[in-house]
Amino acid sequence: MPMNLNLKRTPLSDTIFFLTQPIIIMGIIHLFHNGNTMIKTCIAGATGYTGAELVKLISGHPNAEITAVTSRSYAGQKLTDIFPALGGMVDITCEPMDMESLKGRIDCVFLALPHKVSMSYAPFFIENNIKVIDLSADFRFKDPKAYEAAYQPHSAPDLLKNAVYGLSEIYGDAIKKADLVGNPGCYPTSLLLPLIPLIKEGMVSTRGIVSDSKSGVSGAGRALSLSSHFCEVNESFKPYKVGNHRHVPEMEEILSFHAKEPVKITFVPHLIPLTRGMVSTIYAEVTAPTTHDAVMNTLKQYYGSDAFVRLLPQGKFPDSAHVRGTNFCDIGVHVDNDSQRIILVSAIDNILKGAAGQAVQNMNLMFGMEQRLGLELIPGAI
Ligand SMILES: NC(=O)C1=CN([C@@H]2O[C@H](COP(=O)(O)OP(=O)(O)OC[C@H]3O[C@@H](n4cnc5c(N)ncnc54)[C@H](OP(=O)(O)O)[C@@H]3O)[C@@H](O)[C@H]2O)C=CC1
Ligand SMILES: CC(=O)N[C@@H](CCC(=O)OP(=O)(O)O)C(=O)O
Repeated sequence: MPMNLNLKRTPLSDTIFFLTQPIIIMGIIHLFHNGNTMIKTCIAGATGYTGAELVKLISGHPNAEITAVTSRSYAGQKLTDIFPALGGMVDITCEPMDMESLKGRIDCVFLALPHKVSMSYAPFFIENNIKVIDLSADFRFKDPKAYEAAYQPHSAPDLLKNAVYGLSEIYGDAIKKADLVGNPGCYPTSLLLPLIPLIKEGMVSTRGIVSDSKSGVSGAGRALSLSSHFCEVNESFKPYKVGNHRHVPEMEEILSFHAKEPVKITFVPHLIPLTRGMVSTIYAEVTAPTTHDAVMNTLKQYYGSDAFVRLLPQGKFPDSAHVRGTNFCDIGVHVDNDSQRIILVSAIDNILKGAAGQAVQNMNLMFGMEQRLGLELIPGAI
């Protein structure tokens, strides 16, 4: 027998229905987008600096979880034995990298591995519908010859065509559709974010760009080496790889995609006695006299309120300490029409916006989530 609920429609009930319906629909959409589905991730190379940072970020992410962490040297050991700082955040044991055993268990893999190693794993994951975010340089280039000139022969060059360069604020739309993202190098992130809008809008010349960049020592990774030995870097400040750094072809390829002619840059990296942090001071020639406001307005058009780019007011310049432990890139600008140059200064945390933070931002985009998820409050740095 049908139930008679005796619900009478009144003008008030109609108004309530009218007002609450969109809220209910929005709630359902929100649930589908950000709701209960947890993305299952594997962090390959979790015993390195960027891998450990990924562990922290994913362990605090509302919509992603760590299903596996891999290591060659520490397989079978608890991650908290290697990084006691992760105690209370994760309880997981390192596995050797056995790709077959990861099949069906994960939706996404972060390859926080050295160059050359990532390219040997990525094809398997792509073939098995597992999204790949590679932190090495192996999938950053479109032109395999440019990669091979700077690194080594490529074993999966066919994947380069569909790989998307993971500079989140610039390539967000393509990243949303990508299965394979080549996360940018830390120096390239610090140069490309301030430069791309100005190159694209023709405000600076494609010739004569100079970047004087400084990096903390964690940029060299956790593996032992003489050049990152405490006594070699403490109380020391020096340029290195002048004229032959492997990030130059990466930056020139990306900048040239946004210009009418190939872009050439002069780039001098320096090592500074900081654990983490990176500052780039970039000098670019103006194509026509301009103002601070005009440059800032151009940058604002590219970096909306959801971006992790903070544009500083006139007269203020970034400081590595202000971005430490965050996913922000701070940018300050000075226009010097006497010398016809724009000076751009950017600062990032090399392990976060320069690597693991941007990788999580890319995961968010690839899985249709809000790009800031899990990145607003970042647990303390190593
Ligand atoms: N540090 C930084 O600021 C940035 C780093 N990157 C890039 O991110 C990637 C990771 O960097 P980072 O975390 O600093 O490096 P680390 O040297 O700190 O860590 C590398 C990780 O890879 C594992 N590994 C090393 N060799 C191999 C191998 N042959 N096969 C499998 N695993 C291996 C290591 O540990 P185990 O021996 O336990 O397996 C470790 O877990 C690199 O490609 C780097 O260029 C990008 C931007 C910034
Ligand atoms: C201090 C230091 O050694 N830094 C590294 C760059 C680290 C980085 O971002 O780059 P990749 O991801 O391309 O390795 C270097 O100069 O090679």
